[in-house]
Amino acid sequence: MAADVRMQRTQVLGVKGLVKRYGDHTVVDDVSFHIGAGETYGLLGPNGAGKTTIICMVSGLIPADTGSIELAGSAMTPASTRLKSHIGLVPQDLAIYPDLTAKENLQFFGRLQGLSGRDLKARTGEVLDLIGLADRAGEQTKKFSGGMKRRLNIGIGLLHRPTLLILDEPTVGVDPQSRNSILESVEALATEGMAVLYTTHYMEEAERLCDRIAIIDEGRIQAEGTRGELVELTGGVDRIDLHGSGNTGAAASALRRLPGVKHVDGGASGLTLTVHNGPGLLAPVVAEAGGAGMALSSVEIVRPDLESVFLHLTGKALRD
Ligand SMILES: Nc1ncnc2c1ncn2[C@@H]1O[C@H](COP(=O)(O)OP(=O)(O)OP(=O)(O)O)[C@@H](O)[C@H]1O
Repeated sequence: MAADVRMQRTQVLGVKGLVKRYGDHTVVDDVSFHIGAGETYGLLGPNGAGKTTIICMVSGLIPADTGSIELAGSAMTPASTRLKSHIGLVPQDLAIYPDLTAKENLQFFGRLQGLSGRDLKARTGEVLDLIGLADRAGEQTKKFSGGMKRRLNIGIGLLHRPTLLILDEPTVGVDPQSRNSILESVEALATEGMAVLYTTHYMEEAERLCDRIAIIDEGRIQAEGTRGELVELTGGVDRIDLHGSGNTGAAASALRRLPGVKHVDGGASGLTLTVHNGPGLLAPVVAEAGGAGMALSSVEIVRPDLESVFLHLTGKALRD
């Protein structure tokens, strides 16, 4: 089904064989991906993986050493001035005026982007709704929280109705509540049919927002796909943690014979099982452990996530 959805989307961005070197350091190494209209695509990787460098090349801010970038059907290079109007770039650093209100900031940047009159007024209102700041539109932004400033920064990138919105780690350094409102704003963009390129080193954000995700490390895409496809790379196995006391040795032996159980480890406070289809096996596992004399105090299914995928592919934790 995912493949069918992908085929129906019009391609907005196509990146092929992108390479960037600084001296003898290859910072971006043969990177290829594409994004369709209405799709949110994530670049997930640790600091220094090369995400910002990819964004800078895609936006035409720096040239690629080799490779090609096609945006809305045309080749993108630093000289493609008109083509750049298809992009809304939201950098990590804030670019808003503290003494102006949220609305005034949007109007100022809207004029710079060529909007005027009724169109500017209407678009300012739409964007304020989209970023959830309509009720604070008349306040000077110096009174805003970090998260509200970030949302306004995103709004500025959206004003000229870009075909592709690029967000570079938009939640770094904001508190959890503000982070959630930023993520809600990004989710709302899908309803605008915009293609979104989203970089992050937070796997929860990639999982929540992105239709497809590229796992990137040391300048290379290590794997790409939907969350489900990426998780399959780990072998698609779940973990069941059984906590309790009693005859754990007999329970371990019985569970090893249960079809679908790949591995059983014994610990001080219980057993850890590696299984196919954790939710499906839960009931027989509990019955078998109880029948063998183990007194269970709690049971937990741990499903693989993108952190497990990153570890599987690179041998490192995402937040090392
Ligand atoms: N102009 C430059 N000259 C030399 N090295 C650079 C330059 N720009 C980036 N790099 C190096 O390229 C690598 C990738 O940096 P990049 O900023 O693209 O990573 P990132 O994944 O965006 O991480 P971060 O979130 O920390 O910015 C890093 O090792 C960085 O030091």
